[in-house]
Amino acid sequence: MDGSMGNSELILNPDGSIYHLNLKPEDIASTVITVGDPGRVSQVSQYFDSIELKKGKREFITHTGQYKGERITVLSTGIGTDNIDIVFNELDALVNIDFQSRAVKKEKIQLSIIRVGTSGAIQPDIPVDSFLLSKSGIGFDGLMHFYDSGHVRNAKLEETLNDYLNWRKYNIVPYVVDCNENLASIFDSNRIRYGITVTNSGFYGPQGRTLRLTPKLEDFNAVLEAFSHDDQRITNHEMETAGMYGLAKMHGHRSVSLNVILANRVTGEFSKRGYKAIDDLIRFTLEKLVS
Ligand SMILES: O=P(O)(O)O[C@H]1O[C@H](CO)[C@@H](O)[C@H]1O
Ligand SMILES: O=c1cc[nH]c(=O)[nH]1
Repeated sequence: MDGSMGNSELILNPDGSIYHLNLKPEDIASTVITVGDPGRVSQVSQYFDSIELKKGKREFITHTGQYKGERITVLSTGIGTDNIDIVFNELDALVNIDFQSRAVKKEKIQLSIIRVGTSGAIQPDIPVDSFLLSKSGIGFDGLMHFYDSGHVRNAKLEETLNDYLNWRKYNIVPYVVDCNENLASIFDSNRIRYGITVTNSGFYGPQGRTLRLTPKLEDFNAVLEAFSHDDQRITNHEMETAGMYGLAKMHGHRSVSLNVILANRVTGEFSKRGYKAIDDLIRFTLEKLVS
């Protein structure tokens, strides 16, 4: 065995780019901002001083450029940890697999990956339009169970939470992964709130929303709201963070998730100035990356 990966394992397009992201190794910076919404990519890159690359395929739109002397890539992931699995594996392949020999490189490159996303709060005192940094991500989605991931997970918080929820009987076994503290420290500011974020496998039932279907788990948000561990509480719902933290840590990359709170699920409020609030978080993030 020479360690080279087969054509159905490491899938390259005819032009040599990676399968879903449609990118070549030289196309990405070591600082990557991820956003869920493909439309948010140009909302970020409009602030770049110059843009060297615009590429895309499906929901994965990428712009790379310069912001105040720093080369930055902004990339849309679409919604959900199924997409995060694709994006993080392919980003890592772009820097740590040699596409010619199809073997893992000896010298590894570490990426810094920052999510700029939107989210719903489950604590009444977290107002809409505020910024929240996820100290930990709780995955209700199952992605980490497909990887040998025990070494990157927060076993204590995971065990306390699973005992508290007692949802194993529904085959829901949440996993927990923490952010990269070094990367998180860049964003220290009195504008930032901190919390534990739940990453869900859907927007409606899996976040306790009822339109026409009745959720199976009673008092879903109230149960999560009441949980605490080491003076930390569960603060918000979204759909990517826990998967990002797990895949980043397993690959040796740094990752942190920043979110604007658009909904408050306790007060029933939804932001009336969502675009502006996201824009504020984008500008805050870019400034912190260069300061
Ligand atoms: O605004 P983005 O970054 O997509 O994030 C949130 O919005 C989507 C749901 O509306 C999910 O992806 C959730 O995580
Ligand atoms: O409530 C919300 C708001 C944004 N994104 C989510 O996943 N949930």
